[in-house]
Amino acid sequence: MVKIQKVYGSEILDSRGNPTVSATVQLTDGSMGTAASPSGASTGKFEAVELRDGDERRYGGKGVLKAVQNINEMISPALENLHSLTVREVDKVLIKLDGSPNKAHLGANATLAVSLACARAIAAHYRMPLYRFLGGAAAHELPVPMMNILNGGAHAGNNIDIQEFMIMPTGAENFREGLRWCAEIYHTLGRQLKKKGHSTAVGDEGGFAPNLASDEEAIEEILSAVETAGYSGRVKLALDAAGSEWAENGEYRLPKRGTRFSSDELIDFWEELVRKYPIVSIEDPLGEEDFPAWTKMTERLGDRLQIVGDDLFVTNMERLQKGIEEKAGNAILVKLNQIGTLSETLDAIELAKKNGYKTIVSHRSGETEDTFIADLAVAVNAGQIKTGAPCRTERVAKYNRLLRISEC
Ligand SMILES: O=C(O)[C@@H](CO)OP(=O)(O)O
Ligand SMILES: [Mg+2]
Repeated sequence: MVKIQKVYGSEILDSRGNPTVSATVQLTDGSMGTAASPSGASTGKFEAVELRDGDERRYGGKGVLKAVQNINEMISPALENLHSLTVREVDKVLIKLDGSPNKAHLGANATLAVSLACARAIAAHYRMPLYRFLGGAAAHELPVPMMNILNGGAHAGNNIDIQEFMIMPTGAENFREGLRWCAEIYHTLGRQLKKKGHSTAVGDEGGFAPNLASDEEAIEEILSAVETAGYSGRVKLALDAAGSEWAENGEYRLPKRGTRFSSDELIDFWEELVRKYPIVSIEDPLGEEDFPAWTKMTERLGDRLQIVGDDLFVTNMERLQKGIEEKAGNAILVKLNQIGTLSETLDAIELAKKNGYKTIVSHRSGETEDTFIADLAVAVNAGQIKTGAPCRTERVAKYNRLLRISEC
């Protein structure tokens, strides 16, 4: 029977030039898989722990040699003795070996890289494309892109509070067409900003980061680009407020706008924005600890708006279960490294779907060339993918993988 022969980790760079963890798994039949962990900037408080060395002499303390060492010295020997080879078995070993509630011992960056590399190696063993191995015969749906084309918040050094302004080609016939519309709108927006004398520098995920007067002006600019490109009515808007970043002493302070809102006032603000603009989805409109306000907002706007928990749910079954019970939000953002194993991610997706929550598979602002999330989105028929602008190769790699899958 085929077994794991070798697991090894290494330190590589992410798209911000910070170190991250890569793992390679080799099976006894020669099948191999490699995967890398991404890394967030606006990370939720309840995410699994990303282990960093803290040694200021290397990468300003951001090195991941400890996590790599954990792979080579602890995870590798534990997995090499495994008798049955399934991703779930592998993840069970990782979870048990870690022993903490949040992967603080081994590091979620270590466990995730190994978990995903194992999935790839096993898929290679069965000679199956990754999405087919993960999703079986049921995998059939290409996701609608939620493409970030304008950045603010923690992802950009401009004066816009909302972190991500995204376009969704909801009227497109298929993935290829939708992606083309989005890329055309992105380029139109770039030309438009340049013409008006704005900067066309980009944020971490490739969205433009101009110094506009307000979040509303950012929306107006995008809508104008959508119209010029010829897609009015067929492309909708999605926002990621990253509202946890604004939470301060039981209130919300939008630092760039210089306004303070109570939870209720912030919900009013969203209601007004949704009334004015074709916004179909808002992620983290409120803070990660403000469950009651999430429930209120879902009650008020949930029938006309996708309300997405990112920092709120952190791809964690327990937090999602709490959200389901309290009717907080109606969709979950799925980020593998928030929880640290593939199986736990699949379980969160299943729980969401069973309870009528929409799912969006997502990248992190710090990414690598790894395209695992493209396969995952198709495998679970997530319906939506959030993976940045079409001008940074680490994001484009995911779109290109989806284009190739669409041709299978
Ligand atoms: O908030 C988010 O949804 C993500 C990805 O866009 O950002 P980060 O990876 O910095 O948490
Ligand atoms: Mg988010």
